[in-house]
Amino acid sequence: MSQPILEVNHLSKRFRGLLAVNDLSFHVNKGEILGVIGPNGAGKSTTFNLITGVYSPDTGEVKLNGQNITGLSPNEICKKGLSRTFQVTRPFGDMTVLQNVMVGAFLNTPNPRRAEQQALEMVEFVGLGDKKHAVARTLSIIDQRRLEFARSLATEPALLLLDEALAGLNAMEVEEAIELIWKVKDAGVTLVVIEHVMKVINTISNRVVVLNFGAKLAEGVPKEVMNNSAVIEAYLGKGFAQHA
Ligand SMILES: Nc1ncnc2c1ncn2[C@@H]1O[C@H](COP(=O)(O)OP(=O)(O)OP(=O)(O)O)[C@@H](O)[C@H]1O
Repeated sequence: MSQPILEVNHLSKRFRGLLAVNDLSFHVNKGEILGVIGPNGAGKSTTFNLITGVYSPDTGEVKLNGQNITGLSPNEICKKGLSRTFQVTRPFGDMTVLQNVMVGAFLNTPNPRRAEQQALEMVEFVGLGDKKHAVARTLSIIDQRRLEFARSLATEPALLLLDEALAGLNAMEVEEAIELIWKVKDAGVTLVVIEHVMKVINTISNRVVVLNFGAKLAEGVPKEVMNNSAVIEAYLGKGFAQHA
């Protein structure tokens, strides 16, 4: 088997008394979509923040293509090919769609013309071509999500982490966003997806990792994981049935 694109080994992070991530290990294979699920407060976003250099872990290491990236800054990690979107989108509201995406492109090139060309390609790729000169804060929620994708993709990631990229979308928009995720995957990008809607996880993930109280509760193909009694118990009373 080829080397995983991402390896997370024995990662832990404590916030004062709270162990938010607890001796967590998992890997991501090249070309797959890995779903990460778990009840509220399970440690999903903290795990993303540890992987992307926003936080330093107390213990453990993160390897990208076999290279230890633990402790590097978010910028350095992004330059190595690992990008992410945020749970709450953070566009530069007064800038245009194209200018926002150029911010991502500038990470890889200091050349404005090259950055603009790359940003234009990404804006088209996500379906915002006709809105490239729109001011970001005027976009609908689905278009803000598209913009967030374009901005991340402009950094040319090999691995993209999506933190609840579908939150706040209606059923039709969720379908559109899933189409976009497939398209990103088909373009050769590996994805790790935090998502609360089980139907989405079932549809798009090759494998799923379940977190609970910061630790790994289960791992496997979606069907197996959804039928795992420990997983069902972790979700009981937290709306699992209504999402499933
Ligand atoms: N910067 C921080 N300082 C203190 N506690 C934090 C911090 N970030 C997260 N936590 C706590 O760590 C735990 C894990 O939070 P995290 O946001 O990683 O969970 P999550 O699984 O992403 O939750 P959700 O699904 O609600 O987004 C929570 O109890 C949270 O309150």
